[in-house]
Amino acid sequence: MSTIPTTDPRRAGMRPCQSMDEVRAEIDRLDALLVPLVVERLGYVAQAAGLKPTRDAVVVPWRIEDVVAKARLHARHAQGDEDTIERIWRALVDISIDWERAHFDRLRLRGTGS
Ligand SMILES: C=C(O[C@@H]1C=C(C(=O)O)C=C[C@H]1O)C(=O)O
Repeated sequence: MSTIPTTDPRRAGMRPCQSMDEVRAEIDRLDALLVPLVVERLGYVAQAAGLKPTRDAVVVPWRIEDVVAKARLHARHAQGDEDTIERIWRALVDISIDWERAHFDRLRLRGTGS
């Protein structure tokens, strides 16, 4: 079996590290880039809550599969592990659905939704 793709330090853009301090500095650097993107994604999910007609409409199974399939494709292009990316994205979508439901309920309680 060849090297697991996402741990291969020869992969383009990845720095081979000699210490845990270096590894953690790289992880911190990436988290600083990732968190604002996740915050932005959650902002669009919150907008979805205002556009859906019913609470049942928050969960859209075909769209979940579409999002996961696209995440797998991005992982393939980045030479990453598709199964691991799928697990992360399913967790992200699950949490996003909870977030959207909370926004849906808040909007309707305030009486500003439809
Ligand atoms: C944002 C949506 O609402 C939900 C959240 C999704 C997501 O986080 O990508 C996908 C499907 C929906 O169940 C949507 O319907 O597109």
